[in-house]
Amino acid sequence: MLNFFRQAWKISRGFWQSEEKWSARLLAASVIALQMLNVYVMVKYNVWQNQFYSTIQELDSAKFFQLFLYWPVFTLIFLVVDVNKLYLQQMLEVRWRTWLTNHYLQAWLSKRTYYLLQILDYDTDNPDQRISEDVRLFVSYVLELSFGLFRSTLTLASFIVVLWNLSGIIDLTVGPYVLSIHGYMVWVAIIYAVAGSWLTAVVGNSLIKLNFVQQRYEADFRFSLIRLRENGEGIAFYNGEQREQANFSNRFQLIIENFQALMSGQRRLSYVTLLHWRLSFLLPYLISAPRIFEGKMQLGGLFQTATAFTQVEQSLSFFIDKFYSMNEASLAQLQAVLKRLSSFAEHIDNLHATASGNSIAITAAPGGLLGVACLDIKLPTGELLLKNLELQVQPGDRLLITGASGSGKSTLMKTLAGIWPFGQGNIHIPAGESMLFLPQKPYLPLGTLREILAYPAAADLFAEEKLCEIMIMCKLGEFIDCLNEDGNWSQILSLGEQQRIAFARAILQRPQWLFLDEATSALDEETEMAMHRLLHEQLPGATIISVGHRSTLMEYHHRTLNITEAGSWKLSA
Ligand SMILES: Nc1ncnc2c1ncn2[C@@H]1O[C@H](COP(=O)(O)OP(=O)(O)OP(=O)(O)O)[C@@H](O)[C@H]1O
Repeated sequence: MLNFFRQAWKISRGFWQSEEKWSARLLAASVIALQMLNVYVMVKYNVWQNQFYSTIQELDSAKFFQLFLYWPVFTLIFLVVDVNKLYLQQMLEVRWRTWLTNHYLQAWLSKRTYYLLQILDYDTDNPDQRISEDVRLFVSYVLELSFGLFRSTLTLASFIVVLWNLSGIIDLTVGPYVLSIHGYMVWVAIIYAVAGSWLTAVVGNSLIKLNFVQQRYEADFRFSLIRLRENGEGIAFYNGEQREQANFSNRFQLIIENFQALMSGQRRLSYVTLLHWRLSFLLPYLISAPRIFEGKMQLGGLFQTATAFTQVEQSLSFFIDKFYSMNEASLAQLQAVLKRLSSFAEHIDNLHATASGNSIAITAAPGGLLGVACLDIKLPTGELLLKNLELQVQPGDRLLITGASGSGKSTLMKTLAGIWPFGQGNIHIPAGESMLFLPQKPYLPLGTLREILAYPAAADLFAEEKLCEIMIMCKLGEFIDCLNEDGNWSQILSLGEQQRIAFARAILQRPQWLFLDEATSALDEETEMAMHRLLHEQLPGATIISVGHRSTLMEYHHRTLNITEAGSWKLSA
């Protein structure tokens, strides 16, 4: 339990100590103040009930109508307090959620965590669900439970006093002894609630784990559906529908089996909670009966007792209901959400620890050179991919990296780009110079073709004439009319066209250093040559490092770095 609070505080701390802390504290204080007002008015209302119902027993119509006038006042206060309490709580919820979502988005995007999660195969942990769903649930559950806990404790404290005073003393005869019990109704309420709580804990215990697993199965199923959408073409070519269907069925089956276990658990739990709830209607009248028949209590007292008993029992039951309920904010739900958020944060910490356990030092140095010294590149498993690489690239140089498939050419490019952390050694990059990396499959963001061409810069940074001119150079002239059209361009454009978009981007951005990782693999030889010629003409001073298989590429490069088997390499002019 201590661990639970520690974890919850670890996630919450940031917001409550952030720049938003004063508005957050003010909102929380306002909600608490309204809750206190609500309980205070409830106690007053409870006393009023006694007087009001007693007028009926006494057949005192004048007093009845006089007391009746209080009713709209009470109703109005309850209405205003409850509605605004909810509104302020939701205001706090929105602020907290915004802050926490931004916090997780930053953690996901910073230090290329999103990419490391992918290459270290942590992507099955569904970071998207953590950020969109779990953050929302966490904030709403914590607020609902903590404000609920405060309200219940206050209600309990207030109405225990009321109920104690209404109970008086009851004498129990046990054999020859007479036992005088003070505040017996309070004891009945406590025993009743504690028994319910204990039974609920026993019966509902298994639901916590089942709930956690259920969320994960749902997310995994959703993830597999998204993969079908994203890889529709590949699957269609393979006629892979049956295999996909089998995969979906398996994942969905897990959801259903777990849900059936949840249903059985929930059914057992519902018997307990519903019986507990039903009994609570009758119980206060039953326990008041001795005092009524002894003539020590009137009709008003009976109603007042029933309300006070219900308040005591309900606020005690808050701890029960909020423990295992599956359908609303409950400790069980919160525990499951907390576990997922904490394990996400742990994964991020772990992978940063794994990444920083490696020590490829990248430093920006003056002199305009790219230098690689004593560089070992490894796989995440620690297996060596490239051994002791020594390399110097001068400004204006054109270096071609070759080697068999799987030898590590792309991984070397990723290492130079600073996104592959596994290995040791030193890389000096030229200080203050612009670098651009073009992968084999360019990333096309959602949006218009103009936005795609300008990416990652803003679309309005480049004039339309300039964009059109470069599109024509890159043999993309036929798409000029679609420049402002929104579309799923990564599905519409062929891979070759997408690669030419990447060349257009390079010419627009005019980097001093350009890295091409099989960036022309989908082009025919003639177009490939045309693209390299274009780079020569448009970026004459740029240094170019390319990865490629075709020997014709040699024409546009001065030197070759060949990666041979078992991590060795050879540099030739
Ligand atoms: N995230 C990863 N986890 C484990 N192994 C990886 C990972 N990424 C790459 N590898 C392995 O590293 C090796 C080198 O991959 P890389 O993509 O650099 O090869 P390449 O020379 O560019 O190949 P190709 O010419 O086929 O594109 C491959 O054996 C690949 O399986």
